[in-house]
Amino acid sequence: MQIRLTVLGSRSGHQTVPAGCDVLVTAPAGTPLSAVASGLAATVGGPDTGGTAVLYAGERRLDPQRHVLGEPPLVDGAVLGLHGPVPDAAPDAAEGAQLHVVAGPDAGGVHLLHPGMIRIGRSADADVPLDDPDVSRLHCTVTVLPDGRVAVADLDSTNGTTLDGAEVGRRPVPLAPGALLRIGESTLRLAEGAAPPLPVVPDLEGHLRPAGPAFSAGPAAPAPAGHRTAAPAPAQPSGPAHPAAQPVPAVPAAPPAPPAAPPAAGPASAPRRPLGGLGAWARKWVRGEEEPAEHAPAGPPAPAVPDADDPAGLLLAALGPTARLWSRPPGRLDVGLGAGSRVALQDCGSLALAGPRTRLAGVARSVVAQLAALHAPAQLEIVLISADRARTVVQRREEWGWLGWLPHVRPAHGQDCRLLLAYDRDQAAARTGELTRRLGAGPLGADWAAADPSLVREAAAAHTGPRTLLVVDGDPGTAALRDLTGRLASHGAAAGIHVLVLAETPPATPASPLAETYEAACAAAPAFRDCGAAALLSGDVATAVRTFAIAGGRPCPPGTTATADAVSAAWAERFARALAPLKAEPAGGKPQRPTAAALPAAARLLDELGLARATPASLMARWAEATEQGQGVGGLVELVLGSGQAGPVGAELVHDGPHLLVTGPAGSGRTELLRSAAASLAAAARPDRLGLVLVDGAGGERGDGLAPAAELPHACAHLVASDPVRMREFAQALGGELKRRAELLEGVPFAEWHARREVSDRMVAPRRPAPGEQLGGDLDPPRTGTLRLRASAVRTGPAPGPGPLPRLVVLVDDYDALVAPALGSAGRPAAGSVVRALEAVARDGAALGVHLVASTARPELTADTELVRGNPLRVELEPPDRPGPGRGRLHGADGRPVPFQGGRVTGRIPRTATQRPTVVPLEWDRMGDPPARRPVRELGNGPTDLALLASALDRASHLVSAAPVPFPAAP
Ligand SMILES: Nc1ncnc2c1ncn2[C@@H]1O[C@H](COP(=O)(O)OP(=O)(O)OP(=O)(O)O)[C@@H](O)[C@H]1O
Repeated sequence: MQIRLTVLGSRSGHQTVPAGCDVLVTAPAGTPLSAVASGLAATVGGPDTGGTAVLYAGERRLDPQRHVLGEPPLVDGAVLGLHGPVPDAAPDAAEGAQLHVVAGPDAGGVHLLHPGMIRIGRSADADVPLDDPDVSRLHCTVTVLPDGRVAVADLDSTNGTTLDGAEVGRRPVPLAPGALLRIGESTLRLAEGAAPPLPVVPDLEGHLRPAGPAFSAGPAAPAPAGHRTAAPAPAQPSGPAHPAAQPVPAVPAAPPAPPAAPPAAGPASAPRRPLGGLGAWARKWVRGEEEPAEHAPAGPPAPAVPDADDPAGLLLAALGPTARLWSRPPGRLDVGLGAGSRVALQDCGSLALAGPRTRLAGVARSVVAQLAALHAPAQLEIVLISADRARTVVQRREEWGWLGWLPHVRPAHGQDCRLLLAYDRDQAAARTGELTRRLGAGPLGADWAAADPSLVREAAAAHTGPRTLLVVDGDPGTAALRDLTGRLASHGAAAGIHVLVLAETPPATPASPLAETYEAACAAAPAFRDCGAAALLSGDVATAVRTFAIAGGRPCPPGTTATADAVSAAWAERFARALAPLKAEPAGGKPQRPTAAALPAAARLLDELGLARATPASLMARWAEATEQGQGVGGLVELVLGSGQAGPVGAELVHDGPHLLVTGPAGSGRTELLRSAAASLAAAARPDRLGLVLVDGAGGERGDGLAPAAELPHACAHLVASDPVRMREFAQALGGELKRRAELLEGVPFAEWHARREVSDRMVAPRRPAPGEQLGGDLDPPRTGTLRLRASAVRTGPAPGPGPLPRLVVLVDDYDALVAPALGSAGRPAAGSVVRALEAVARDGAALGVHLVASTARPELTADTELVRGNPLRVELEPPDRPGPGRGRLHGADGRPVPFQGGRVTGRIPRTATQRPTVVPLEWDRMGDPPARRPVRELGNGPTDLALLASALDRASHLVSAAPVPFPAAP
């Protein structure tokens, strides 16, 4: 498991914000914080003194033993404070009255209101500071009155305060929820509480899965229209004031603006036909969609209202998370640039944005955040190319650091990197290569770059799959990259690729008219010209945005002008971190596995069993659950074979069996499949309720393939068919066991016998061996180990036992080698006796609670056996070359074959499951490199998954005092 955390050091001296370090923590899931606490402290220069590192998440002091890596709050993106609470840790979406900064150059702020007065202004001393040049230092006040009503008053500001268009003076006037307060270029709104957060389910590997329609069954409907600001209501008490909290991460609001001019022409899909007056038109433009007529106010032109998906609302959607998160239909990629200006990427393809760096960055953050908030990572991936050497890599990394936390930048389509980021030319070449390959495989074909614009539009309109937003900040650096990013901007939409090109320029002002600024932008970022729409930040302080179409590389003014919406770096960081741990299931699918997916090339049995970390506790919980579900003695026999298209594939032998036959050519993975079957059987039932008998039918040089499974505490015998003496003993023991069972059951079916016994519970218990007493002397483990009893069977003491008849599963590898032993093979003289005993199991086992799971490489040799005649469940493994060993089909009772990839169980334990926990500083600018090539999947010569499971099972069975099944049973 890997999670990314940020550690803040202790505040020292005059520092107001402590230095922090982003780290990558690799540890087995379930590792307590204590294992990495000193490592975390060391990254910020804390004392490397193990136990003394005290860590906080938010305000909360963490218990290093009880808090576990990968479980909340220690999930991806978490911020930890060393030796003190995290400064400015804001309460998450809280109840009570809130002031939202919904539009403007410093938008997105969510401020909880407390009783009493707060001051809003440009000054850092303001309670709600706004980075808005048109806001006075202390501009206005908002007061929560003792009776809960809220009032607003102007503080003799230079540019004035308006409430839904009406001037506000020094005398306080009521501020109603939903009413729009304008100061400078900023728009604020009183909101009452946040939408309820969705429940989230931790996956214990550092991520959270929100519950809700948008997170499991595809995109939900867009946010209801009612969420948008409607006509002002008369002032009302806003409800009882809630004692309040600090301002939540302050994101400043927008400055007063000249009212946004109604759009004259637009690059996007916004409506162009005025309906019912200028005000209605403006509103409609803002919303980018039809609006019910009753919402259109008559009368004088109203200033544009903020966007429905305003930054404050999006931050709350991420912090919740609420149902609004990731709620947009996939193909709707329109973004708001400011009240009155929207651009629909699905129509214009790509968007070019230019302006002075600080404002440009704020607007770009706002655009990217809108898309990340409204589209799930499965629908929209985000790729960054920021390789322009006009700024240092440190500057670029700092500017885009926030983006790295978004789940949208994780490579989900096999890209060769850890995150879809490019801070240098090599990484940029890798990212553009990935995207151009996708274009080449799309509807335009290999010659995509030469396709006519009309073909691009056609293909773009028909595109239904996931989308990509490629952010190209400035000049990517080489002629080839300039060319490719330009072509991606002009043609990418054909394959769902949309480019956001950013160019640093002076603002467009009378001194620098639009045409000049446009050319400057094209020089700074060559792909600028290839976009379908452009937005230039304009005005003295660059707080306005002019948006227009680009056709044939030339600007098509006039377009629209609006106050630009921008968000601060702090806002973006908070927003992205809130999203970092979230994962959504792909539409309608099981976790991480779309139903139509191909089978995985490889599968790990423990993952399929949901036992990635096989601990005694998890196994005991599993057994207890099985018992609760009536799966005790005489219950079910559940085995898991591997991974199917929609989850684990397996069978239950009592109802679907009773027996299973595995066929497959040499090297197809028969032996591994039997080992997996044994492991999954053991994981599902206590060793006193289910015993395993293992038979390696080929013996000789084909060896003892089932030996690793003999480590399972359930394994009560293991025969390697190469010693005739041992083979005969085994046959006798097995035959004896069948006989004993038949006598005990007296013709009553196995499950029914147990049910009756449970009721009366007066059965004569079999003689149990005394402590230390050896069982079945004639089957003592010989030195050569051809047939041995498990030591644990031998040490069976007077443990509280299950009674005399647990289920027994006999697993036989290479049954064909027993049925038709090779001439001269060592076991040949006794093979017949073993086959007869196994045939008796095939014939009579079902009624006696004994099941047979056998493999054969040559089905023609085993065709004439009781096992095959009994029409068992069947698994057919494919030749190992397509696509590799373990690929097969399960033929169940309903005759429909179920394809699966066999779950490997003798693979080495994955590094992340065993590795000593490590903490390394995150190198954001290297995340776009190909991951290190060393084999990270498995430990070279460490223990196998099967050994891990066996030892955990052993410990678990001791803890529940489940003595393994004796075999053969005591006389
Ligand atoms: N599900 C699987 N995933 C990955 N590798 C597998 C899987 N099953 C088997 N293998 C690998 O394929 C090889 C052959 O597997 P195995 O010995 O189980 O096949 P077999 O059919 O029993 O072959 P043989 O004919 O030698 O008895 C081994 O190296 C094994 O590790």
